[in-house]
Amino acid sequence: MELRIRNLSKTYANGVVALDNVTLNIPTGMFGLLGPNGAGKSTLMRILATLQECDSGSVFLDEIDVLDEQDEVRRMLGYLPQDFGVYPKVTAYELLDHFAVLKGLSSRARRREVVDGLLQQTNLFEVRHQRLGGFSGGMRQRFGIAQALLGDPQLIIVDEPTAGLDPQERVRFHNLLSDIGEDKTVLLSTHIVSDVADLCSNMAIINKGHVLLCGEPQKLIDAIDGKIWERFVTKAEVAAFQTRHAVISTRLLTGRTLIRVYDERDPGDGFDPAIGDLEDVYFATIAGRSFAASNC
Ligand SMILES: Nc1ncnc2c1ncn2[C@@H]1O[C@H](COP(=O)(O)OP(=O)(O)OP(=O)(O)O)[C@@H](O)[C@H]1O
Repeated sequence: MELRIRNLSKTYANGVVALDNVTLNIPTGMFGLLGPNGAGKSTLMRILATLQECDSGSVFLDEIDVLDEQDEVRRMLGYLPQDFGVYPKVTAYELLDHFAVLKGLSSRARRREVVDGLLQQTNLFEVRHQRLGGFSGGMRQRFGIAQALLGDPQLIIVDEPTAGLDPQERVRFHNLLSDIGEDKTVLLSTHIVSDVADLCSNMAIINKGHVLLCGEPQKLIDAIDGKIWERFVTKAEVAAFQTRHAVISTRLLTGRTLIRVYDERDPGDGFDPAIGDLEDVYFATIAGRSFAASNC
């Protein structure tokens, strides 16, 4: 299914403009919404999940008016919120079974089939009789996906699901999401560039309530080809380089400081050409370097 967001705006009562005229097309597959903390990602996710109202704009999921036909949307939707809490004293099986009852699965036999299937899909079947309080962060997030998949939703929204996961769990979680994303619309919000690089066929970068850039990750990387340059500097030199060049990132590499700049021409000053990656796309965009025509 395709999600079409048009001119969506939301200002909180305290005057914070969380979303400012956001327009996006989200096709079937994995879509990454990338942005720093406070960019407006959770606000957008909650509006799409029918949990919060916007001030203006429209959202359609194929023919369904998301802002108007909430019951219809909820039947199609799975949602893993950023702060997904579990009841620590119940087991994974018990809680998923309970959620399944709430989703309207009244037949006990059918419920068992669905719950077992989801626990298997999320690799939690072996630990289904353990209490959720003893689950690791990664197991809890996989449980969060299991509950989001109840009712076979066509649109799945996951809000910053990999924050705090160790590298192994992140890979596991990525594999799970990419299986789901094969035939569903999965909207993944994150501030972690590699989540999007590894998983998403389409993406957008959002900051301060604005969509700054969107497209296919590889095309966006191609658009910065030949425009990223790097060199090592001492810590004391960083500030001076920042005034002379459009520095998009400073990283410590084996104890030395590597700076990368965005420049359409050779910046001189001892810089070497570098191969651009999605992180460069992200940092250059957030730093206000507009290099590709946004066609959201
Ligand atoms: N209920 C609220 N009342 C007032 N301001 C809010 C509220 N919720 C969020 N905000 C503000 O709106 C802006 C966008 O917040 P939002 O949570 O949507 O961003 P985010 O990209 O999800 O960031 P994070 O990853 O930190 O959650 C922020 O400046 C935030 O402080």
